[in-house]
Amino acid sequence: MVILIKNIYMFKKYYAHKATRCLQRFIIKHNISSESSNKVIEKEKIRNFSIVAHVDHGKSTLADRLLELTGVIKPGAEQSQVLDQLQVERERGITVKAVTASLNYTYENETYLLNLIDTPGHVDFSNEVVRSITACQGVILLVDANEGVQAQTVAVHSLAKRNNLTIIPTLNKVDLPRANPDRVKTQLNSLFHIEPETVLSVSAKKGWGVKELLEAVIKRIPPPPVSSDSHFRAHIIDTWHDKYRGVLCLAYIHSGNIQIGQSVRWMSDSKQQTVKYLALLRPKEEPIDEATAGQVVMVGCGPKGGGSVGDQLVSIEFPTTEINSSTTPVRHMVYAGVFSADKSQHTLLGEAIKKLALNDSAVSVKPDSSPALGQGWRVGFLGLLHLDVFTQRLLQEYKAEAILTAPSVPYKIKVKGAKLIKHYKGDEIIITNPLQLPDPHNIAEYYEPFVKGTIITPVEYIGAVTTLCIDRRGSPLPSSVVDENNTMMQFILPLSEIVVDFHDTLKSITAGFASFDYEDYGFHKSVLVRMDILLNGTLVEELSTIVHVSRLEYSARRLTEKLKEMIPRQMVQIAIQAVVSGKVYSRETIKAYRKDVTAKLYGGDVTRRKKLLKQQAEGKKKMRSVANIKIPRNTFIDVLKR
Ligand SMILES: Nc1nc2c(ncn2[C@@H]2O[C@H](COP(=O)(O)OP(=O)(O)OP(=O)(O)O)[C@@H](O)[C@H]2O)c(=O)[nH]1
Repeated sequence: MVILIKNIYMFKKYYAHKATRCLQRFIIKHNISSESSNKVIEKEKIRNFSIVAHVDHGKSTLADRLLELTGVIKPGAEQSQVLDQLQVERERGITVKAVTASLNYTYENETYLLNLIDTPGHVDFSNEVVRSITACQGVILLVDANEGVQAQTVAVHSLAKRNNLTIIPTLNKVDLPRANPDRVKTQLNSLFHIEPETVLSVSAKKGWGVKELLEAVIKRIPPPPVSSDSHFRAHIIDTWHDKYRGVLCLAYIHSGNIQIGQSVRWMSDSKQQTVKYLALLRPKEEPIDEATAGQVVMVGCGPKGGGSVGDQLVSIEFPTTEINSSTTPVRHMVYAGVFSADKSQHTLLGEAIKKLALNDSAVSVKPDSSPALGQGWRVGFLGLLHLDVFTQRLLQEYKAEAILTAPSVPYKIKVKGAKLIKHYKGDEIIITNPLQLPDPHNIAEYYEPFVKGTIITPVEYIGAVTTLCIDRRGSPLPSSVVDENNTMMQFILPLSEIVVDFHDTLKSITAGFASFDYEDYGFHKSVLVRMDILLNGTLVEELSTIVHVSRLEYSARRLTEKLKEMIPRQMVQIAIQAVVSGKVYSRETIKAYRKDVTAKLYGGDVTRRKKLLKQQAEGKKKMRSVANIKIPRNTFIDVLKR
């Protein structure tokens, strides 16, 4: 019965989609639409641009105004931040996924196709910005006129510069009483040499200056440098999974044209496929029959179709020798083990991870296993917020609950006799799980990942920020003046020292005024050891960590104390030991205890007693058993927090 209902539902959905397409084709064929949206547009009338900025400087609000101005949504529509479509984005009020909207705008009697990409601001989603920028010729660099230039402003500005994009510097929130556009223009000039007269001012909230900004996009950003006369070639900037249509891709067309029914092939595996779906995203899908060089369109090749971010889709005739892949591999900042909360959910979680990873190209997924948690996956993320958002999306979008082990940054080692070590090839190995670390005798050199951190702070906090960074093993680089009240400081910092709580500590010591961003600074030589945790003499693999020798005693003490707080007292005494190469660096003991939850009940109703025992049994289910010791599930991840 259930299968029958499901089939009827799928059948209806499939034909509803087909009917919409037929209707739209009819409209195009008979030129019923007054807009030129479905005609193949000449490249001079195309502008591909992105909005980039520091967190909360108003990108999504500005995108709303641009959608209103181009007639996509009605002014004053109930829903705000329309392009933040994920539940996690609405709940957290942050953008985590870049979204495209193709907009039509008539300027001086000519209709332009403007492809807008709204990007996230948080550093953990910077991969989305990098990915989006590959399809753009220009960016709106948005800066809050009250807060001024912040750390991510510096990062996105240099990214735009590196990609030779036209930058439209724009001040937002000029409606705020404390907005100080002149001060921010001075900052832009001193840091980026931007001339004050080229800076536009808007209030995304009130809609002030938005029309002028849109026209500046048309005037200042060049059309895409593409040719529609050669063979078809597009590169994929996003992918997602559709229940009925398989993998759908967002593609930027570099050359030629693409049509429904056309035969194409993927550069990665030369697989030949037929284009089944083609649409503009406005941001809702609008099916089209044909698209041309310079456009950003949705392409699908049916349920068996492929596609992954960075891959290229080309026409059958396209010469293979002409392709040069431009994608730079993602450097993952943290790795964690992901396991199903319940063994029966393993397959469901596996499917969910596969589908979500298709939509979140920044994660890397490899099989993993753990004695306490069973079969799972080792997943690489760009930071802890990324990890958090990924698990929340698994639950919200795929109803898959996951347990995560303590996250760890990747390390690199050079082994002495590579051939002597089982499973390892070559003499340099990237370690994503502390348990992979070979015997210290076999290791010639250790390397740990470093980042170049940029901090913009009011001058009165320079001392506190320096102390914090030095305490985290940072080395200072020369600083720059932002204006008379603010300075830009830079430090080379070990990634392991900033990944957990650096940002929160920085905010608290600067009364929330400092902002922080970082970029990869590669692996550098270090002195590291693997620290294991033993519970009553049994190794708990999930709690092993790699630490810098200068942090050894501190980390050992902190970890054992934290575990003492987190593991509930049990019927046996528990000895917690932090051990390095057989030597114990710290020890805590949890005394034996038998909890009788019904002890406080004197007589009374039997149902009350049963209820208490049931609650206790449910609590126990959430525990993981290691050497007969019950460890609460969240211990594995929470223990790392300072
Ligand atoms: N007063 C005022 N508030 C604004 C303006 N533009 C945006 N805001 C507010 O600033 C906050 C952040 O706006 P968003 O549009 O979510 O910022 P964002 O840059 O997209 O944020 P992330 O995607 O998380 O980086 C919201 O509360 C907006 O209402 C403006 O022009 N004036």
